[in-house]
Amino acid sequence: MALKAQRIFLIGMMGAGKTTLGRQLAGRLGYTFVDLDEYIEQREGSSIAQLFEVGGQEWFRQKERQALEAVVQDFEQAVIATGGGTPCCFDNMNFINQHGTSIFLDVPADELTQRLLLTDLSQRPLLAQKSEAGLKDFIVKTLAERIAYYRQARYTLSGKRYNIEQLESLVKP
Ligand SMILES: Nc1ncnc2c1ncn2[C@@H]1O[C@H](COP(=O)(O)OP(=O)(O)O)[C@@H](O)[C@H]1O
Ligand SMILES: O=C(O)C1=C[C@@H](OP(=O)(O)O)[C@@H](O)[C@H](O)C1
Ligand SMILES: [Mg+2]
Repeated sequence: MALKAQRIFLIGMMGAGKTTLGRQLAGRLGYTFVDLDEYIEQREGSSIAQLFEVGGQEWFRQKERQALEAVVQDFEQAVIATGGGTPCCFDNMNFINQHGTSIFLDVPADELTQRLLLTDLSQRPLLAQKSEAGLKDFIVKTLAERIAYYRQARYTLSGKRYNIEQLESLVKP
């Protein structure tokens, strides 16, 4: 059954397609698109890589939580692409579920690895300078640590090749 969706939060691992599909979904629904990483970069005037370098991951997670709260204040009807670690810090997953409809983009580790290898890894500080084998190990290990959070999403879309129509059908008002 279709839902009356207001805020739609996309969650899942790095490389799952939250930013890419989130932008497309927002366009189709006529909603605002917010990428949480870009929102943080604008608020802080620094790239994600610089924020990690200057303050470390813990400090970044505080900035990320503040940005999540600000996005909820600022946008009532939006598709929000979170960062891969967002649901796993503080009570962010509860916060997300209290303020919108969450969708877990559940992509297998081997596919995530292949996609990420085609990108500039330095833009994602947790992946910077990893070899192909190191990247795969990190993705497998991190997914195992995070899956309990991701599974708290209201909906899950699993696979390598799901398309935007399948995503839209979950939330089309
Ligand atoms: N459905 C998809 N199929 C194949 N490649 C994809 C898909 N979605 C995203 N990608 C690619 O994977 C990479 C990571 O996508 P991105 O949207 O930045 O993921 P996330 O925001 O979840 O980290 C990009 O290079 C993007 O082009
Ligand atoms: O998984 C993570 O901890 C992170 C994911 C990134 O976002 P994407 O999931 O959009 O790559 C970004 O927030 C940061 O590099 C940390
Ligand atoms: Mg992203």
